[in-house]
Amino acid sequence: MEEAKTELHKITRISENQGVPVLIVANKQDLRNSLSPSEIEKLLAMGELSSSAPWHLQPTCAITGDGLKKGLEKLHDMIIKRLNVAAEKEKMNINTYYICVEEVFSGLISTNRRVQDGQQYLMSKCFYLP
Ligand SMILES: Nc1nc2c(ncn2[C@@H]2O[C@H](COP(=O)(O)OP(=O)(O)OP(=O)(O)O)[C@@H](O)[C@H]2O)c(=O)[nH]1
Repeated sequence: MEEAKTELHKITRISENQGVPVLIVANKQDLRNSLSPSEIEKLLAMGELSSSAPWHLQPTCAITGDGLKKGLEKLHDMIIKRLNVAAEKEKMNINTYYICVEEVFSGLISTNRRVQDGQQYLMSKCFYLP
């Protein structure tokens, strides 16, 4: 478990893995001596994972198939949520840009609006256009 914990935390810290959903499958839950999901959560220090890494710990029994579908559904949900967040961010950028451009051309630049550096630069250039 110590090795699994080290690897898990190492993987989720890599920059390109930021925000990538993690599904932990706690298999063999039908066996009397198997670790419970809460024990696994504690031993893997799941609570210490970066807040940007969504995770789900799914108890399963591969013999009966219990929990397998639910685990995959949870993984699917996390992936969709991540895609929606990315799409929302993109939409916000486009909206902010649109507001800036509109204000530039109406001559109403509000300095207290939060704009991104690139857009700020674009605004300063656009403002002096004839
Ligand atoms: N009781 C029970 N046995 C399982 C379960 N999943 C797998 N096994 C059995 O565990 C044995 C090893 O399973 P595998 O997953 O193929 O092998 P492995 O991952 O190399 O080995 P393990 O570290 O033992 O999981 C096989 O006999 C499986 O039938 C389960 O959920 N419950």
